[in-house]
This record gives sequence, structure tokens and C-alpha cells, in this order.
Amino acid sequence: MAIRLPIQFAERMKKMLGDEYEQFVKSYESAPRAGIRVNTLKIDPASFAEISPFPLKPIPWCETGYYIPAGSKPGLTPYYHAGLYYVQEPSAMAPVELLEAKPGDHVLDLCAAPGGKSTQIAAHLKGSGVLVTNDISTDRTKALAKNIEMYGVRNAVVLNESPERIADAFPHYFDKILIDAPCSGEGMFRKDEDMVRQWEHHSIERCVLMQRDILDTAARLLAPGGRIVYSTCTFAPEENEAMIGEFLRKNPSFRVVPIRNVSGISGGHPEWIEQAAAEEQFEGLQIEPVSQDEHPDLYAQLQGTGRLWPHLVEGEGHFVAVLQHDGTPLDKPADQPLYVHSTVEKEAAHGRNIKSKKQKHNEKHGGAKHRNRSDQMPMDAELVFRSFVAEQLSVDLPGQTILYGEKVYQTPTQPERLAGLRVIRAGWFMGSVKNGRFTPSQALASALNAEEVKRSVQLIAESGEAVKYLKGDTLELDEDRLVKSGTASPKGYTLVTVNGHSVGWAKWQDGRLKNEYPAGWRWTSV
Ligand SMILES: C[S@@+](CC[C@H](N)C(=O)[O-])C[C@H]1O[C@@H](n2cnc3c(N)ncnc32)[C@H](O)[C@@H]1O
Repeated sequence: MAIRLPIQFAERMKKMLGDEYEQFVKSYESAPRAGIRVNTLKIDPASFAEISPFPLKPIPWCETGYYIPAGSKPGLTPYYHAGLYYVQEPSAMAPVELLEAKPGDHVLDLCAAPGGKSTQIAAHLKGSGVLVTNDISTDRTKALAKNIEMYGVRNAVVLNESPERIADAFPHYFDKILIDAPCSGEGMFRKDEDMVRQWEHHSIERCVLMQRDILDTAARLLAPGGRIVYSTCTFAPEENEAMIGEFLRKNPSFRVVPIRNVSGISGGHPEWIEQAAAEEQFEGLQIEPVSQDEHPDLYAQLQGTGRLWPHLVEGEGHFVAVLQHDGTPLDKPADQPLYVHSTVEKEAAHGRNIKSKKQKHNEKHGGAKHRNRSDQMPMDAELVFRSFVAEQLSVDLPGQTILYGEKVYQTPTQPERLAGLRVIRAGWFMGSVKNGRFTPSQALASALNAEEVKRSVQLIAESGEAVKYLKGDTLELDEDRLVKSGTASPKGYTLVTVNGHSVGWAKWQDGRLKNEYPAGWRWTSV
């Protein structure tokens, strides 16, 4: 066998799987399956298939997901830098498909870093509605923010918070909540052998306590009639069926939506809770077994949760449960006065608004849904930003414009909700105003397309010039390569695209394209 599985894990899996165990353990002899998910915010799957650097084979449970051959190096192509796809473990693509987020929804991804599932949710929202994406780890939130920006998401707020503090600021606000819970990671053994070594330290008990807290808090964040999808990449029933059983007992206004007819997804196993409880595996965790005789309805619901197995599908393994609220009133109305934390964080304290003409008109004439208590953004900063937009862009900016320090954002939510929270991105980051000048951000470039700017230049992936740009080089470039709208001068910020897909900014002058691609984003391999 290629991987030495922890003995305790192997013994437990043998008891759980019985005759199927041999097949399960054999799956560890083959290589993990690699997958990508096409970013439909930037390209449709059929158009991507025409330019894909590797052969694509559809993943049955995700319309935009594809297997790619082992050893494909998907992180080393200009299209990766253009955010045309996300490299994602295939079974991890299932939960978001079951969340059924649609344009206009308010969606929360509570445990989101590094952003695989958040970028998938954003694709379902198609730029409309609100995505609040959060992770408790400060370090991992940096990767989350970068991925949100690389994938061209315009309607996301990125937080680095505890679920409790988000629940204080957004009580019963979300139509859909994803909990991709921290877990003991048993489904990661084949992909990352380090996870085998870490398994002993990632005790199931510790994970159960975290998962319980997160699930309890999610119920305070959901709007009546909303949906929670809970997922893990582990096989332990304590973290899966037992966790959902406990949640349903505490929250009778929720029911499991059975996962049926989704190719590759098998049913949940409530009998494993009883089996494990009988063997006292739950000592100290206070998880009650679910018996088919005594709790037939709960038992049947847990059978409707889903499992992806490495010996049954091409993927590493996942658990997923869809929890639907019945719409009865929850404890607090969704539009109750906003809670404002007493310790307002430095950045949030500086959150000030630039009001659009429409917002100002609404406020004057009493038509605004929401009045802002923050200070007005200084007129000079507003003018600087607005004149950049007028001179350089041809786009309707979504949401409300706000200033955090020097940084300008278009936020999809009410800025007051963010006061006191650790905000990593208050919305789509436009750029910074400093000394009377506006510098556009990388996030602005990666979410725009060539039709939305006054000046763009197309670099060709196959010619090598795209890689040169991505490495930070200055390019020699004739003026006639610039695509300008109307009477725009050739000088100034130019959107750089790779075969038509935006990657960053540059400035053209006298036959040279000065590189504005940020150092932290550059292509570093030779
Ligand atoms: C399985 S990973 C998430 C992977 C991510 N959903 C994706 O698709 O890229 C679980 C994440 O939960 C975060 N986490 C752990 N405890 C948390 C908590 N109490 N609240 C929010 N996030 C938490 C961890 O930092 C980790 O990034």
C-alpha cells in the first residue's frame, strides 16, 4: 500500500465499512484525482474547453468542474493568473452545488479560506446579491482575499472573524450559509501525506466541539426559510451524521433535504453513530445515538445526508448535509436595529461613504431604504475617485462606495454592519486615494473586462509575452496594439488581457508598456 494509514483509523474504517473496506483501502494505492472548476464569472465552460491547456473530463456532480490528468501543473498557465479556473479537489465541489445559491441571495461562507467554495458560490451569484466570506485564521484570510480578487468577484465582503461576532452584526440576514467545517481531514490522506501525520493531533473530539459551536451560531445567522449546507472532508461519523443529528434535535424547524439522484453521492449512515456510541467512542462528547426504532424520522433524515467515497468516485472523499429551515419565525426579526460593537476597529471607524447621485436623491426624497450614519467622504477624495471612473471606465459600479482610510470599496452590504468587525475587504476594492491621486487596484483590474475600460491591450498566451508581463517585465509594444474607446489618449492606465481575459494594469508610453502587475501576484517559476 502506498500510504501507511493510522492503525486506529484503519480499524475504525474496517468496522464501519465491513466488506467494502478492502476496496476502500485499495483506493489509497492510486494517485489523488486532480480537478479544476471553470470560473463562469470570466468564461463559459464551452469557450474554456477550446483554449484549455489540458484535456478535460466532466466531474458528475459539478457542471463547471473537470478532471485533469495527473501532473498537469494547472497553476503554471497564464489562464490560471487570469482567474479562468480554480484548482480544486473534485469531491470538494459538491457542497456548493447543493447550496443552490442564486443571483440576489445573501450568502455566508463561514469557514472559507483559501476560497475554493467561496469562488464557486460567487459564480452562482453572478455578481448579484451579497457574499460574506469569512475565516477565523488571519493568515489563511490573506489567501482567501487574493482568490476572491483573482476570480473577479465584485460582490464579496471578506472578514476575519468569529462566527459569534458575525451573528451579532448580521442576525438572520443570510438566505444561504455554507459551513465547510474545520475537521480531522481523513479524506485528505491521499492528497497530503502530512495529514496522516497530523491526524493524531487533530483529535476528533476537538473538531466536534468547534463544529458544534459553528453550527449553533449559523442558526442565528440564517433568515427564516433559508438553507445551511454543512460539509467536511473527513469520514468520522462523530463529525458528520452525529453532528447533524444533534443539530436537528436542537433545531426542529430544520429538515434534511435528501440528496438523491446526484451521481456519485452515496447516502449517510446513522447506524454508525449508534455503533460508535456503543463502543464508547464518544466519551466526553455527549453525542446521543440515533436509533432507527426510537427515532425513525431523524434516522431517515440522516440517511438523506451525503458521502463521497474515494473507492466509489474519482475524488478524495467528503460528507455533505443540506439543512432547510421551514420558514417559521426565528428568534429575532431580520431588520432589527443593527448591533454596533463598543470597540470599533481602527479601519472600520474610518469607513465613510461616498454617496451616489441616486443615493443622495433617495435620501433627500425619503426613498432610501437605508440611511447612513457615517461621515461623508471628503469631497476631494470623492472627486478624485469619480473622475478616475469617468475618465477610465465604462462600467456601472455595483453597491455603495465607501472609504476605509485611503482605500475605496464598492460594498454590497450596509457599511454599518461592518463597524467593529475585522474587515479584510469591505467589498470590491477599487483602489487608493493619496495626495490627490487615485491608484486603481489589482482587484479592480481582474474583475473588469476589456469592454468596461477606455484602454486595453491584448497579450497572447502562446507568444510568451503574457508570461513576460506576469513576471513583471516591461514590454516593447506598438501604439496600434492599444484598443482605445472614443478619443482616449494612449497614455494612462491600460487593462492588460491574456487572449481577451483581464490580468492586471499597465501604463503605455512611447512604445513601452510599463508593468503595474503587483509583486505579490507575479509568476515566480522559471
Ligand atoms: C476545510 S477548511 C475550509 C476550506 C474552504 N472552504 C475552501 O473551500 O477553500 C476549514 C477552515 O475553517 C477555518 N476555521 C476553523 N475554525 C473556525 C471558526 N470557528 N470560525 C470560522 N472559521 C474557522 C480554518 O481556518 C479553515 O480555513
